[in-house]
Amino acid sequence: MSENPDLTNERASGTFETNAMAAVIYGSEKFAQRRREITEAISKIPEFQDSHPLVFMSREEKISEACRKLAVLSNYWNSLIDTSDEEEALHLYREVLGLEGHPLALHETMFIPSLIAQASDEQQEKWLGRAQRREIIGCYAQTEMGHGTNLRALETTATFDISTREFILNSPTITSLKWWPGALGKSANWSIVIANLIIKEHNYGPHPFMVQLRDEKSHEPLPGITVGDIGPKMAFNGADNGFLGFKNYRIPRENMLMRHSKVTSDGSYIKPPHAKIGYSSMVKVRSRMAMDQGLFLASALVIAVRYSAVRRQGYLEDKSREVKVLDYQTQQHRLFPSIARAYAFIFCGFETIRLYDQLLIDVQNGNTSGMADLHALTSGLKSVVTYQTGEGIEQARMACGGHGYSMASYISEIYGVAIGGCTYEGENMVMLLQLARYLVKSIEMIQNGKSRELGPMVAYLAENESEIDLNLGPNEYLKVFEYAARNQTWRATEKFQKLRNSGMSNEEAWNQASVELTRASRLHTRLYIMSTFINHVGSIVDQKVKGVLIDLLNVHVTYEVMDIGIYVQGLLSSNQMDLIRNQLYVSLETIRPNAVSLVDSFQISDMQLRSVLGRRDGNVYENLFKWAKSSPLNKTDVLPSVTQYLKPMMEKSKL
Ligand SMILES: CC/C=C\C/C=C\C/C=C\C/C=C\C/C=C\C/C=C\CCCCC(=O)SCCNC(=O)CCNC(=O)[C@H](O)C(C)(C)COP(=O)(O)OP(=O)(O)OC[C@H]1O[C@@H](n2cnc3c(N)ncnc32)[C@H](O)[C@@H]1OP(=O)(O)O
Ligand SMILES: Cc1cc2nc3c(=O)[nH]c(=O)nc-3n(C[C@H](O)[C@H](O)[C@H](O)COP(=O)(O)OP(=O)(O)OC[C@H]3O[C@@H](n4cnc5c(N)ncnc54)[C@H](O)[C@@H]3O)c2cc1C
Repeated sequence: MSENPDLTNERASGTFETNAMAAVIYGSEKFAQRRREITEAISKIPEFQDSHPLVFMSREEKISEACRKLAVLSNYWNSLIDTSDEEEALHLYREVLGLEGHPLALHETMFIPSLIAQASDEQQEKWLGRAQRREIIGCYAQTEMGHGTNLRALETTATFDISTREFILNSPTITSLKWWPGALGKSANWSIVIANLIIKEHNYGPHPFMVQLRDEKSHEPLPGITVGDIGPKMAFNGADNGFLGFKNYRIPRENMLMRHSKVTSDGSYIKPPHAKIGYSSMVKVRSRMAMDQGLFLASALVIAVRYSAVRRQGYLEDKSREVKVLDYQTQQHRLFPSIARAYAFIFCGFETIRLYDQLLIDVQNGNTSGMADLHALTSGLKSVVTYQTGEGIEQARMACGGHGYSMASYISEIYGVAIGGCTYEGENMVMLLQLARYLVKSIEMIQNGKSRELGPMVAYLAENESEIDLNLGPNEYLKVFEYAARNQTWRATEKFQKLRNSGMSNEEAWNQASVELTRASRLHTRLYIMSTFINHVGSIVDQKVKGVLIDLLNVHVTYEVMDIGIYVQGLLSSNQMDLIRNQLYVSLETIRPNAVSLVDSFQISDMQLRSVLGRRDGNVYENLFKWAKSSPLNKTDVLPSVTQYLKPMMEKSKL
């Protein structure tokens, strides 16, 4: 069937090449091209297609379907991608497995990275190759039923037995059961387990251990291990998140990951070079989250924008034909600022992934000085992008009206997966408060006359801006944001200090200032996102692409400043706010002809999108009908439930 002419016209009105934009989104022409080649190659392999729509499958069927595809994937892995390239691997996974989770997700995202960052050279020699070849499947078991956030309160113990030179693992209480780890339930046979290291009755706190859970031949749990699936979740139902308990389960001393902390055979403990070095796998995932969430948001927007260009409802001036709903200003206001955010998040993602890779090298060379900065940055960024992504996806769903609520749109699945990110890798409020600690310390440095020692990301806290040139360009908007973040950070810090100075304990003062502190963290992070977006656009060479991205940046900066209006009341007059509001409306109109091309540029395939509404060809209605007809409920005209219950009830009512 040919393309819906409404989409053809939209594509014709675009002022730039989508391949050129994809090269900017994905960091290079080479990688954008590789993505297309991988997608093309996969589309020719019938075994990678869903056996039937995932949304009609039970959880067991989803997991089985994911495993089937993983097995097929293992036959093609080396021929489809450069296996040393993480981004190619991730693209391949996304295309084939989609976003509902699968039994290798944690193996790739946390198990292997933990071995790389935490295992000694000898340990890597023993396990890393096996893991990379997928001879073993691993997971990352840290969270317990009773504690996820407060790692210092984890209860699982690994007690060193000097006589046998083994660690004895135990789960002393019901709340100490490991709870949540992806792939633990049914798939993984090994795990990195985070447990309290105990030597001669001294607790050295949580440390990582490499633990075999299941027999490598029979896949049965090993004696001393209780393991299973935790049941259905809001989303991620292609993954078997699990529980795990230990009863006097022994592992050799060599199974504690000993790149940084060490226990010698006589039971001596050697401290790591930085107390939080064992948290590096979490920082690794957090540093990826801006990119991953940007792509979740992008997926929802591809669906909503394409659908809005083929959905016609109501009239503007021309009463002879209904308009595309994308022409309504309210629809544009709902969707276009999110397009800008998706671009901004992806640009930030590239930056934080690069920063993590550099930090990993530095730490391996003994330099841990960058850890605090990256921890603070990624803590704030993961919190802001997950929250705003959730908001943007939900708006995209509503922008699709009734059909958005159907699983045919697939938006609810994207939403469920994306907002998991508000919780996993550190609950958002908790992570905002981690960044707040860093911001408060920065203010204290200024108060102590050490402004010159501030890092580049917080140097603005020491500046003083009270007037803004009304000839607003992106850099002036940045100044507005700096003003808001600086004011809020000072206000929150001063509130905390005042409470503390009034005699309150440090902890209670912190608690009573914490809402204000999280607000400071959000503003600081949004400032970072904006400045990364501005810098990125400044570096683009292709003039047509740059022109459209400047338009998109204008949507971003005006929308973001309007959104934080309450924090800039002391800086901007109501006339200035009106001016910005009008600039936003103008920028929505400016971006309108490029809306479809901007979402096409994400180059997310139909196979990955799984959305009837978001199809590239725009043939929504005929496929919606086809999709509904494929519902298992439509296999027969009369359901047994009707015969068994409703018919007798109706008959009885007739009497
Ligand atoms: C090749 C690859 C190919 C393919 C990949 C394949 C498939 C993937 C497919 C798709 C991917 C797509 C998308 C992703 C989708 C899905 C991913 C699926 C699931 C996600 C998995 C989620 C896994 C988890 O959730 S694991 C568990 C995570 N848990 C947490 O995050 C716990 C949160 N809590 C903490 O981190 C800590 O407890 C705390 C930081 C909050 C507090 O710690 P602690 O009490 O020890 O410290 P404090 O007293 O608060 O602070 C003391 C000082 O320490 C500083 N600090 C803390 N942390 C760090 C750190 N990390 N680095 C540096 N410094 C740190 C803190 O700042 C304090 O400093 P100060 O100076 O004293 O103020
Ligand atoms: C989809 C998914 C996948 C996961 N995968 C894994 C995995 O593979 N491996 C793994 O180990 N874990 C995994 N987890 C667990 C996850 O990391 C934790 O659930 C997460 O870190 C939050 O911890 P919690 O559940 O203890 O929340 P809680 O800390 O109990 O949060 C409850 C509330 O308390 C608040 N709160 C808690 N502490 C504070 C504080 N100090 N200050 C202010 N407010 C506070 C929070 O903000 C929140 O509002 C996964 C979770 C999900 C949802």
